[in-house]
Amino acid sequence: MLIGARAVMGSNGSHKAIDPASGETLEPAYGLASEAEVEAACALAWAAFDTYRETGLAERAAFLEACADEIEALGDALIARACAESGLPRARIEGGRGRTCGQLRLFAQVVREGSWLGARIDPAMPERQPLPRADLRQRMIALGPVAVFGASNFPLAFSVAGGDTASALAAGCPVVIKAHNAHPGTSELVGLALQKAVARCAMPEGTVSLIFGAGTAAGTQLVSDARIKAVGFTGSRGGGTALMHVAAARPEPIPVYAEMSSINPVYLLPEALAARAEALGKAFVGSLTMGAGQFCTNPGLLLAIEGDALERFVAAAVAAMHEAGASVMLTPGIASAYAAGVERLAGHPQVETLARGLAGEGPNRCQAGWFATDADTFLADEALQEEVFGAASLLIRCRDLDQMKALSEHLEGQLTATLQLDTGDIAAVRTLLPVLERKAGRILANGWPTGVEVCHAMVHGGPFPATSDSRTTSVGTRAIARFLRPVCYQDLPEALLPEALHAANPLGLWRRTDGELARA
Ligand SMILES: NC(=O)c1ccc[n+]([C@@H]2O[C@H](COP(=O)([O-])OP(=O)(O)OC[C@H]3O[C@@H](n4cnc5c(N)ncnc54)[C@H](O)[C@@H]3O)[C@@H](O)[C@H]2O)c1
Ligand SMILES: O=CCCC(=O)C(=O)O
Repeated sequence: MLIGARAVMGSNGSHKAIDPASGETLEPAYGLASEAEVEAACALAWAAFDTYRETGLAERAAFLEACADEIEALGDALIARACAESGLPRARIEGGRGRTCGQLRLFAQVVREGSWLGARIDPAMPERQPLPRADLRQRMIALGPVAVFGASNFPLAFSVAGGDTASALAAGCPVVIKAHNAHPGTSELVGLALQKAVARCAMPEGTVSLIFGAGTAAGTQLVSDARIKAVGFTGSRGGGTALMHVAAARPEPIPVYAEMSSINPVYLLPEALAARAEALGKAFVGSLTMGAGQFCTNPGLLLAIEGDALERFVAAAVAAMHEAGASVMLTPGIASAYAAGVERLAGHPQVETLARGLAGEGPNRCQAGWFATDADTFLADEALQEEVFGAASLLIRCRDLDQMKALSEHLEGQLTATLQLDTGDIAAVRTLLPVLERKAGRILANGWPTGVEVCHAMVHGGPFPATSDSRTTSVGTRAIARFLRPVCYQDLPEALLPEALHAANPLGLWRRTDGELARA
């Protein structure tokens, strides 16, 4: 583990990674955190907080860029270890490294630009009648140390130096990262890169710590620690909601930004289906089976109106499914949860198995599964909304547009809603759109939900259970706002004000002065 500047062998037992492709155990053993070790990481993060949160914009941006540089400097050792621990192909891991470093550099730009500080100035109005107005100035400050839980399915871009870490560090929050046990070696390498960047940029020691933990104890202790002020999490609904409860039960409750569970409905609208049923069928299977379906954006639910065009779509997708290879899943636990989920669907008396992919050879293979039912069955059985993490999807045959809309009202919160539409479908979509806006964080047309762009306009979020807090996003630059809060300074002399609020605007920020936005 990396506790501040130290490398520590955890003293609470040990853990080894498994290569899911072969089922073999990988060396070395990683020591797991004792209570005292979790406590030490939190103490260092707290000690770092007041210094780190006041680092200059250029200085903090350079630190984020140094994190990216150090990750790249790990070279092939990182790629090889991440492939071995995750079973993901090299191209996917290399892409993940690019996304991770690009994300850190994007947040560096955001930090430098400074509008995230949200500077507002309402100058004093001593002559105002009937009452004078005080001088009021506002800026955003960092919330405090953040507990980050690395995700299993993106061992780089949603893990140790992933979006939660990048956005928390950008906001000025030290991080204590709980590594995912699926990829301890990858976590260690990336953690070492961050530790080097901390030293190279002379950031306070506790800016980054990385712990390993067995089961739920270390994560629970971390979220319970009074010095932790927010949580970033990507994983299961059970894990995310458990941490929400831990955070809410603290004497001082804290926000949990958990990204958990989504089945990402895809609407096959009639005109689009009639025009390109075969192409859509093939493309659907491509999106479903990519990366063994281990994406939170995986298209786990299709909605369409019964008819010939739908049957053409089904025939094309079934043909593609029969050729879909069985990719390696991330962990034996995820593979067995997938197999159980597929079995549940296949054994449901009102669910038809439309197609299975190739079975594959070797351990932890994901045999894709596609199932169908009617809208009445789906409406009557909540369990059919449960995410089956992996390449499984359920087609709902609807009688008409009204039933499609009723079914949409019934859906839980989602990360995405996808519309396959043509011009002739616009009127129908107009009636669906208000429902989808209430249900999902991202609505997309004529694409597939997998593949999330890291940019300014992205929303990777949505109402529960997609996330624990629909007001924000875990991907894209808006994610920084999760770890900030406003402070107002009333009548403080300039000598005590932060530079962002000085009269001369020394940081050159866009500021809202008396309601007017200007760089003045
Ligand atoms: N929707 C998604 O994006 C997504 C991503 C990964 C996994 N999953 C789902 O999660 C299942 C298990 O996968 P996983 O291991 O990645 O996720 P997980 O939620 O089990 O674990 C994620 C992290 O949270 C910690 N954790 C989990 N429960 C906890 C608790 N009660 N208290 C404290 N810490 C806790 C774990 O130790 C781990 O570090 C998968 O089969 C899949 O269903 C979903
Ligand atoms: O698994 C969650 C993230 C999905 C994602 O970022 C993507 O589809 O690119």
